[in-house]
Amino acid sequence: MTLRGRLYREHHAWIRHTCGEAVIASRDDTLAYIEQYVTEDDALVSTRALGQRTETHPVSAASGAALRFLAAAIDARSVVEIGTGCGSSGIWLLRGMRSDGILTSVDLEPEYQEFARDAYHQAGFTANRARLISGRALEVLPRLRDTAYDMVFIDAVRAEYPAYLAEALRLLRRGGIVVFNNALEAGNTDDGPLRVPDANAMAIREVGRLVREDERLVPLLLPIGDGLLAAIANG
Ligand SMILES: C[S@@+](CC[C@H](N)C(=O)[O-])C[C@H]1O[C@@H](n2cnc3c(N)ncnc32)[C@H](O)[C@@H]1O
Repeated sequence: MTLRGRLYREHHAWIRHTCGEAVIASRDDTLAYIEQYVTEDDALVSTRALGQRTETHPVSAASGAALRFLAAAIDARSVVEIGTGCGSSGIWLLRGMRSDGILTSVDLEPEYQEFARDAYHQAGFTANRARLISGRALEVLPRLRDTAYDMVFIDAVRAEYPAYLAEALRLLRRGGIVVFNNALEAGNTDDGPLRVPDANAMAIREVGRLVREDERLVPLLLPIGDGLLAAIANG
């Protein structure tokens, strides 16, 4: 970095510091600031605690805020979620959707969905706002109607991400949005002679490539949580 660039950066970090805002001194500081920029309320905090106890890995606050933002930006009425968990991402999605919108959420574990149902209730949503379907995503999704959905959020089996993408593109209306969680998750994609490639990491890479190269999609990769990959479906 040039001296001028360094002085410019330090000057702005100083301004933010003295104004009591973020101290953007390093990439780690930037990411940490983004993660706590939008805070979780009591309903989300208790849902996160349950998600951590059950090890269902709730979305980060910044990822949740991005889901809410995207749902609100397209005035989403019908959203499909793959991977209900204990309900964190569902609450964020419902908060961005129209007040008459319906979240269809799929999870293998009915027990987690019972927790999610309670979490939606605690967050103030009536029972008719969520349609919870228990089962394997790749068995349930083919039963959902073509082009009937505004948004599809994917947060389940990484190795199945490419197959979920195909289903999402069938389900989305023109202008709808698909979002993958964990798109920057670390993993071993080295298939050299001494290492076995990790199927999850390979699938995440594959879906990143598919989304970037598909001319019907407008892609966006965000470094929040474990990475959020979004794309507008224009085809
Ligand atoms: C990372 S958690 C979802 C967390 C949730 N989105 C949240 O923010 O709280 C992944 C979920 O996928 C579910 N799951 C695992 N395999 C699945 C499958 N084949 N089909 C549907 N759901 C599955 C798990 O039961 C788990 O609840």
